[in-house]
Amino acid sequence: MSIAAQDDSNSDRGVRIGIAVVERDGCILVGIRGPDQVLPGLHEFPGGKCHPGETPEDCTARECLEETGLSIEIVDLLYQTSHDYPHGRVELHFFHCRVRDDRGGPLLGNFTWVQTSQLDALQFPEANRPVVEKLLRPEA
Ligand SMILES: Nc1nc2c([nH]c(=O)n2[C@@H]2O[C@H](COP(=O)(O)OP(=O)(O)OP(=O)(O)O)[C@@H](O)[C@H]2O)c(=O)[nH]1
Repeated sequence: MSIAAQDDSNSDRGVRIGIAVVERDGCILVGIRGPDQVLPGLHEFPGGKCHPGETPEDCTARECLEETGLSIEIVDLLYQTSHDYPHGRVELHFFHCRVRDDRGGPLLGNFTWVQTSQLDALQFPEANRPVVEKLLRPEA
């Protein structure tokens, strides 16, 4: 059975999370985690916990729309890992995404477009490191 078809949104690999790495014109969509969230103040890609029965892909598109107002489509799986944070274990699915319907309106929340080459200067959660590396050095 594929990971996407499983229905255990909280397995021993951790709480399943879908994350959107949305790329447009050499930029990536980035926000800052709020004071009431875990890992407050760190930068983040849009994303969140999968609902029961929801695939990581569907979760990623839903969370991105809810958090940023942008409708996206999944391009491919960029990176997948389980990570132990002090707040618990998460199974992270990072998807490379593109904008589906760019109406050019304002983004919701504190999300902005950041040049891919500038990602290194931002502070992301620990588990994002390999993803940022891949974005900075796609040929490696
Ligand atoms: N959204 C997001 N979460 C990330 C990233 N990297 C990373 O390790 N995470 C982790 O993935 C988990 C996502 O949880 P969340 O709290 O944002 O999810 P949510 O919005 O569904 O939760 P909530 O509605 O309960 O606040 C957290 O443990 C967070 O630390 C990232 O780039 N974006």
